Amino acid sequence: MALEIRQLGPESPDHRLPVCLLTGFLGAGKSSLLNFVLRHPWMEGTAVVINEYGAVGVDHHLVESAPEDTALVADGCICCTASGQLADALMSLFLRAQRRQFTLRRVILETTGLAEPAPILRQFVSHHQLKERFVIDSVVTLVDAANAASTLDASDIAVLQVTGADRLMVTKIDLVNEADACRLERRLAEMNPDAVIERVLQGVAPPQALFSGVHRRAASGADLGVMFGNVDLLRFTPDVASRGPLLAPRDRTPADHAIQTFSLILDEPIAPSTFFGWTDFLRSLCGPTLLRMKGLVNLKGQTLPTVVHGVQNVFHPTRQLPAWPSEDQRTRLVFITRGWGQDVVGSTLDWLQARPVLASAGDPECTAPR
Ligand SMILES: Nc1nc2c(ncn2[C@@H]2O[C@H](COP(=O)(O)OP(=O)(O)OP(=O)(O)O)[C@@H](O)[C@H]2O)c(=O)[nH]1
Repeated sequence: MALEIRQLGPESPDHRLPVCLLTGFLGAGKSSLLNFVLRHPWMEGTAVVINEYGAVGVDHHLVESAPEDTALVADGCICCTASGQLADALMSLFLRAQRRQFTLRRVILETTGLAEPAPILRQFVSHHQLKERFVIDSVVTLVDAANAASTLDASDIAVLQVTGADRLMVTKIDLVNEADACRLERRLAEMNPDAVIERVLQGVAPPQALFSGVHRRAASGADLGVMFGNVDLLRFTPDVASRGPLLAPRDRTPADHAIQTFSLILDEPIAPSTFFGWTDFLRSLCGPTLLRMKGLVNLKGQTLPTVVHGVQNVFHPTRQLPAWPSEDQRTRLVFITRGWGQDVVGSTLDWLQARPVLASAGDPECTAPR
């Protein structure tokens, strides 16, 4: 059987596979970190489970170096609506490894940015098949230095992600000054004095940092009780009504108070000037309530997909993928917003598309990825 056995002590061989729960609020840098660590030889035998919302999800396309043994749980959040799918995904990985289809040494479980750790941890101690075969080794939470102050003030989930972590990785330090970085680290240390706190730039971290090598104290102990006490902070509401084929409503949508998630699909390529004008407009209109926008864009005049990432007030530089990940070459954008929804997205885009195009798609100023 191609499963690695963990030796905890001379009398207690532990056959369970270690799991790193990789979490962090929307856009904190989880996929960037995964992309980096998965290239390391030490990660051989590491399976990845990626959780994302809805059928139009794009995360799995953005983790470029994901191993073949990547499972996608794409129809809800594994801390709530898709919890059954997590067990299915892990058991399927386990059984494939048992059939010697690949070597399985450990698992990284990348959550959605709105996942709360405790309900996921609980599945590892309550699901009888999971608890026999897998054990949480560490909870690693990424904290986006550029947005953390507002995020921690506004979101209970972000707070729970910090307080539930064994290791806090502060990302995007390059976007803040040293005084703000230190202030954030002090705040994190007050919130979670037991956690290791470190800085990570552009996802560059040693892969070993994700696995402690010892089973998580909280996974079997009373600490979970404290964390489970917060589960009721989450509330789930149905998505708002669809405004037609332009916007694909999600079947089941987690909500942190007024949080909404939805996808935008554009069948036709969009002029760069229209697209970037529109994202600038949305950013100035919605600011930090545009919690997350990400996806693949088919820009007029370009053959390759452009990857866009917006996180609250910060729009990161775009980049191109070396190829379209599938035959579907439509623009697919995932939005997570607070206090407004797809009507704003639809009406602002309609308005911009109705305006005369100011510069042609062939204009290098317009077509160059930003
Ligand atoms: N400047 C800067 N940008 C970063 C850093 N780490 C990640 N990013 C950028 O932040 C954006 C979001 O990063 P992702 O890795 O997709 O974040 P994520 O946590 O996986 O996002 P969700 O899964 O949507 O919650 C991307 O444009 C990254 O290139 C960093 O250390 N510095």
